Amino acid sequence: MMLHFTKMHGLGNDFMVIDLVTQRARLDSERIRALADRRFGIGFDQLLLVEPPSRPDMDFRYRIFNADGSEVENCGNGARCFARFVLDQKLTARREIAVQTAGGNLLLKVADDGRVRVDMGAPRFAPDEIPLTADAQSHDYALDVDGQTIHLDALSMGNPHAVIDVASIDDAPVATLGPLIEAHPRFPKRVNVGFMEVISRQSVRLRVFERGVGETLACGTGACAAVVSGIRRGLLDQHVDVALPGGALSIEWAGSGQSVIMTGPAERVFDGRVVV
Ligand SMILES: N[C@H](CCC[C@H](N)C(=O)O)C(=O)O
Repeated sequence: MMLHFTKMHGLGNDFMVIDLVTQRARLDSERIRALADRRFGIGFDQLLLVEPPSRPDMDFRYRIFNADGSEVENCGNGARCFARFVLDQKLTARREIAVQTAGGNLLLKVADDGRVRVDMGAPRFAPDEIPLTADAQSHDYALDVDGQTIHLDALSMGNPHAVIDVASIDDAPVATLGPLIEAHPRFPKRVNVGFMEVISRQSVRLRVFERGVGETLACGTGACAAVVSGIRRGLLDQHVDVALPGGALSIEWAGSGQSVIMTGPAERVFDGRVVV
């Protein structure tokens, strides 16, 4: 069958977005992996499937699949592109959109300048909620990685994140340490791995080795996780600018139990049709 799709990105973290409100299709993980291949397929970091909600108080549900075909709980850059998409496709006229994801419900606000503000919900720190195998909750976990001890923070933004402080992201061991921590046995659902360089109390630089993808140009939930980690360790103030390789995000967190607020752009690249 033929499916219409839109290619989008949030700071270079790129998505294939499919409207399954007006189209019907089933995509298995093998097909998703093939579509994600940048040589033989469309190419994307994540696939976003837009569906009707399963609750009356929600406007939509959207499901997120990594390039390796794994379904994930949350996707920050994807949330902003989802909001742009449903407005562009006239699936809604609302500029304040409530959406269900596997990791929790999000509230999205589309501003006149096209930037999208996302209430990403509250971070979770309990090891069993990340999930992470640990004797007690901490913000400094010591992992044995190939015989070396790596210290990192870990938390959930609906999806699992590890945060490692580095002196400079330019020579951070993203390609070597990223995959070792992503697949570390103490993260039973694997993990997204952020490498954070603190510039000031209001500014950080960040690179992310994403679970099921590899290093991406930006990671919205990764930016949220890094800022939350920095704030709870006393390194950062409540409102932080995060510079990622693909561009900058604004992240705010007022502390324990509060939602993380992420604001940034969402860009449409092209529309297409694909045989599935
Ligand atoms: N790029 C996404 C994160 C996807 C996370 C995914 N790699 C996972 O397995 O959790 C973002 O902007 O938040």
